[in-house]
Amino acid sequence: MVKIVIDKGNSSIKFGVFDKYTLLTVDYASHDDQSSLIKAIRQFHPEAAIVSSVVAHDDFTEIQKHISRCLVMDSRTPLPFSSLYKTPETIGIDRLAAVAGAQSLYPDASLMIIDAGTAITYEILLDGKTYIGGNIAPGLEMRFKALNTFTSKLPMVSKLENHAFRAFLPMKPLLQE
Ligand SMILES: Nc1ncnc2c1ncn2[C@@H]1O[C@H](COP(=O)(O)OP(=O)(O)O)[C@@H](O)[C@H]1O
Ligand SMILES: CC(C)(COP(=O)(O)O)[C@@H](O)C(=O)NCCC(=O)O
Repeated sequence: MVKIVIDKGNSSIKFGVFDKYTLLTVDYASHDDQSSLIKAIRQFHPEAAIVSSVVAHDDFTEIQKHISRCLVMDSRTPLPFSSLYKTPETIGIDRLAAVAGAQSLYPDASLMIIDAGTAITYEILLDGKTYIGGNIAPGLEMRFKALNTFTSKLPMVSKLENHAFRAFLPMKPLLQE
């Protein structure tokens, strides 16, 4: 079955189309112009979509118009690990999606998952079983702007002409008996 996985972040929309576990295409769209997303849906005809969004009051009707089986992740979506996060209703669902993705790659490992987007988030998963929370830090562009704004001498550096990057890093167990 062909599926599309959509990540609506604060800066942009990223998506991947999968046939089972094979990635057929990956691309991104802006929030104002979602034509590349619609084009991919028309090209690959995914039967189902899963969407993670951190955009407040987001609207999924355009996606749902094309794909009737559309799961929008929220704090009630079942995940294959438990969470010790104290306020599950306020966590950015992209953070849990990143943990789920990393856990499927390294099922029993203790992991730190780093997602460098508008913000840089660090998540800790123990033994593939327990998400204990993480940390939110400013993203690269925010750091550039902050260093320029709050210092006298540092210039505003422009970002490299490249796209967003993501990293899932396996680590040795963080807590030893
Ligand atoms: N080449 C780059 N140089 C510096 N920063 C970058 C670069 N590419 C992406 N970024 C950072 O990534 C952010 C956009 O990544 P993206 O994955 O679209 O974020 P989000 O998931 O929040 O929508 C930018 O705000 C910027 O901080
Ligand atoms: C931390 C985030 C801003 C990251 O968003 P992104 O950089 O991926 O656009 C997002 O996950 C969010 O809005 N979180 C809500 C607060 C929380 O996770 O505790």
